[in-house]
Amino acid sequence: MGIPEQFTPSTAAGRDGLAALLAAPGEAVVALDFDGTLAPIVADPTAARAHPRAAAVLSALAPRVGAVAVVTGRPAADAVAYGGFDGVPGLEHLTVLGQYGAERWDAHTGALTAPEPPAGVAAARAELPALLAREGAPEGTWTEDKGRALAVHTRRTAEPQPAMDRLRTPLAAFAAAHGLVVEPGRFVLELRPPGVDKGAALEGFLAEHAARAVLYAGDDLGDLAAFAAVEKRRGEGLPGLLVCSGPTTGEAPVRELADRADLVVPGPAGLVDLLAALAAELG
Ligand SMILES: O=P(O)(O)OC[C@H]1O[C@H](O[C@H]2O[C@H](CO)[C@@H](O)[C@H](O)[C@H]2O)[C@H](O)[C@@H](O)[C@@H]1O
Repeated sequence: MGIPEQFTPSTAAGRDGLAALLAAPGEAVVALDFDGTLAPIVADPTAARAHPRAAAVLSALAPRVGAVAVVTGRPAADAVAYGGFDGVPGLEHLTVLGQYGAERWDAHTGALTAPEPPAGVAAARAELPALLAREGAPEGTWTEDKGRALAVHTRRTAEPQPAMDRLRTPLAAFAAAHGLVVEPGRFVLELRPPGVDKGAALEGFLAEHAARAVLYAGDDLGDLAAFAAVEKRRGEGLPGLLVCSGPTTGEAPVRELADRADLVVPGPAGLVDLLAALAAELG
């Protein structure tokens, strides 16, 4: 049958990665970001949900490959709930690596590992509203409390980019004072503990499954660490395919991610089509 033309990677490394996945799917890892990749971007982060076909397509693909993981900045429990991943036939072995790898949920046990946040998060939580008021955070600025991280969103302000630019420097200083780092994303500045990123999370998952090929898909700056991990492992001989989920909201793509990707798909709908094509090809 063959993979449709529109999913042919633009690079030789990407074509090698795809070929390796198709040749030995049982030894391949498929790892996917959540927001912007599996779930369309929406104004209210609590209203984000996986693309309507995502769970069904994943449940068709997962039994045909070595392992599937969702690697996300979300708390693992939120990604499981918003993704509708729990109890889906075919997703019995799905893993969700949440909060950039600090948290983990495994479908086959139902176990959630979510370590206690460092003390700096509680202090930042208490002081953040005053800091935002002092720095003139515009109306619509909203803080998502993720337990071990605080994400300051500007998407719902009148001018999201200027609002984010205005808050970037003061939030960086504020984070540092509390032993945290700023993780920038799509109209969000997240204050989170250092020491974990999606690259380390992905590398650990690849080692755990003795992966012989990897596909990683993401859409945002936080996915660059995972891209770097795949690039590093490709240099060591592990074939890999890097997929960028391009924005469908009218905002500019994350240039560096698009430039480093082997394949750019049009948002979650495009990614779901790619995953469906893989599942069909693997029969
Ligand atoms: O690693 P991800 O799964 O991509 O999560 C990154 C952040 O995604 C969420 O924010 C983004 O999606 C929202 C819902 O579509 C959108 O409103 C916001 O502008 C985006 O930045 C999430 O709210 C964060 O906690 C995640 O860290």
